[in-house]
Amino acid sequence: MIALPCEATAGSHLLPTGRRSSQSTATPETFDPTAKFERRKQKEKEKEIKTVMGYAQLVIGPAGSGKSTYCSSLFQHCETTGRTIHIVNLDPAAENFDYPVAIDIRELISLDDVMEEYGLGPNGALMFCMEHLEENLDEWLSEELENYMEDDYLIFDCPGQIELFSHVPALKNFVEHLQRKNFNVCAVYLLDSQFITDVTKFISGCMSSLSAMIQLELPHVNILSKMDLVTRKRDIEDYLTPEPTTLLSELNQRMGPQFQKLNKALIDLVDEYSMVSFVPLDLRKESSIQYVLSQIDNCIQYGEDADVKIKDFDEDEDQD
Ligand SMILES: Nc1nc2c(ncn2[C@@H]2O[C@H](COP(=O)(O)OP(=O)(O)OP(=O)(O)O)[C@@H](O)[C@H]2O)c(=O)[nH]1
Repeated sequence: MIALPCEATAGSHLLPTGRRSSQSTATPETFDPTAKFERRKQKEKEKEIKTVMGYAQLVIGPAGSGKSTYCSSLFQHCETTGRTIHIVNLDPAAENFDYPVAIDIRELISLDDVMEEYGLGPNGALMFCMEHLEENLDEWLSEELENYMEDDYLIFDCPGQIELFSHVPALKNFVEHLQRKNFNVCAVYLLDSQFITDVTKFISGCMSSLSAMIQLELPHVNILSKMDLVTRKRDIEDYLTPEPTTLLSELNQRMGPQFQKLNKALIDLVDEYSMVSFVPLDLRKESSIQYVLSQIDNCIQYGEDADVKIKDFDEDEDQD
């Protein structure tokens, strides 16, 4: 999708009524055609829409939340629907992939090499690798991205270390680099539905997602993964789009009276950032994957101009 700058309409100077500006009844003190033309040009410049080079999902979330499985299922879904996506591995510790890897950070740096060379543990080595990536954005990443063309859609499968999307700047700088290359990027935050067993865990999940939202400053979609493992759907439904007042009363019931003010502040925060919204994802159902994808596409304005061909899936065909 390429948005072209508005066509310049210099010379016509039409007033809202359709009269030429020379016919204006404005007094000589107030009417200055040159200034008006300049103002108009300035406005058109401001309205000029940036040319979009590509689209990207940054798949983040705690370790084991299902990021790689999501990427692989998305790849299969897109293959079935005749849509092309490219998956990028950003985890230097990853070993096996269920999807074809389009770009692989391990070609730049390998976790094992760093651990061996610098005597670091897995976590320290991972941070080292991400900082190395950050230092090589112009060299390595830019070169890799040259293989992709306008309108290409990239999915970045990220490592699960929580510090990467809370305070370590490597991922933030990575995202800014993508944006400089004119990628429309959306953060896709996965939270394991198995983790949400009560309101305190739900709030803790929201806080972790919120810190990613604040750190990355991206359009953000929250996904509740592994819905196939949820046996009592009703328990989890309460957390998909819950009422802030219900959450607060549940929190107050579970915690001592000294926490009431804190509980109120937390719920207000979650509510203010519109965080109380998770899209459930059941990978057994094509309709569920398609719905999640459409939510993300909407966030990054993918397909607004393009004629995307997506097969219709009948919900009845999906297993329950
Ligand atoms: N039943 C079920 N299991 C899942 C689903 N998604 C992931 N898993 C399992 O959860 C485990 C972790 O999944 P991954 O996709 O490796 O999670 P990840 O977030 O990429 O993990 P890290 O790379 O460690 O950050 C694996 O054993 C998956 O098979 C799902 O939707 N349903």
